[in-house]
Amino acid sequence: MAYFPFYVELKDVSVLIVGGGKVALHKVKRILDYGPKIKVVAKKVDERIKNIKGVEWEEREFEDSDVEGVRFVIAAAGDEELDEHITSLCNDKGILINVVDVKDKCDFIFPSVVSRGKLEIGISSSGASPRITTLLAGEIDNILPDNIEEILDYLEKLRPYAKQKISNDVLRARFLSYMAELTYSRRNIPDDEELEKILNKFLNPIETI
Ligand SMILES: C[C@@]1(CC(=O)O)c2cc3[nH]c(cc4nc(cc5[nH]c(cc(n2)[C@H]1CCC(=O)O)[C@@](C)(CC(=O)O)[C@@H]5CCC(=O)O)C(CC(=O)O)=C4CCC(=O)O)c(CCC(=O)O)c3CC(=O)O
Ligand SMILES: NC(=O)C1=CN([C@@H]2O[C@H](COP(=O)(O)OP(=O)(O)OC[C@H]3O[C@@H](n4cnc5c(N)ncnc54)[C@H](O)[C@@H]3O)[C@@H](O)[C@H]2O)C=CC1
Repeated sequence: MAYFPFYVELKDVSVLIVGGGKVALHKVKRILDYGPKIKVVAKKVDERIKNIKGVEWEEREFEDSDVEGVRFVIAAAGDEELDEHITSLCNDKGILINVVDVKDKCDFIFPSVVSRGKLEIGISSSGASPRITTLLAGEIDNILPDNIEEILDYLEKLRPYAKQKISNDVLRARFLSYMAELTYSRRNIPDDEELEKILNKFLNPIETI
């Protein structure tokens, strides 16, 4: 069965990574910008991980107490016995775990991501082929409007504006949908004069015919 794509708040959330090699480094980089508190525990921690500001690390064997107070665990040591042990520990405590080399032990998996400001497109094959998800991410990136960030920032600001100007819920939803379709299809945002005209059309549909 496929995995469901929840979008998760990582800001200030404790994440433990067991293993400090190439894959651990990659996973650190993937989540770092989302603001989690990352702790890496491994017998040997890659220098590149040690040099990342804000990442806590300890060079030693994993201890069961490492998972205390942690929300997510990423097991990236590539040690089958250790994977098994951490997985059962996390399952008992209800902590979500990602075992990088055993898909069947993953409560959550990393998607390929196309990221443009507030837009986050996650693509997953549920482990069938991570390479395919990377290729698809490249294709999706190519078809996005260059100014999609600007468009989304504009539409976000329009929400409180619409709330203030249009009290009717159905009409407001129609207006916001119309503005999203307009800006996306034209690849640009209207100036204040045009916005006012459109708003008036929604508020006084009969008068403007
Ligand atoms: C289940 C999952 C668990 C998890 O890690 O969350 C998992 C598992 C495994 N990956 C393996 C190998 C590779 N992984 C990649 C790349 C990525 N792997 C990612 C995610 C995931 N990998 C999760 C499922 C994602 C999904 O399908 O939805 C991406 C999307 C996200 C990220 O990690 O950032 C990232 C692309 C990032 C981008 O788009 O930029 C490449 C390609 C490459 O490196 O170019 C290869 C080599 C080619 C190949 O094997 O296909 C192996 C075999 C290990 C071995 O054989 O030793 C396993 C183990 C297994 O299959 O059980
Ligand atoms: N999910 C994914 O995207 C991918 C997963 N993998 C898998 O990820 C695993 C890790 O790969 P790499 O980072 O390249 O390996 P690596 O050899 O560079 O790093 C392994 C790390 O785990 C630590 N470690 C090993 N046993 C330990 C133990 N018992 N206690 C504490 N620390 C321990 C080592 O000190 C080292 O820091 C491999 O099994 C590999 O097959 C590989 C490619 C992609």
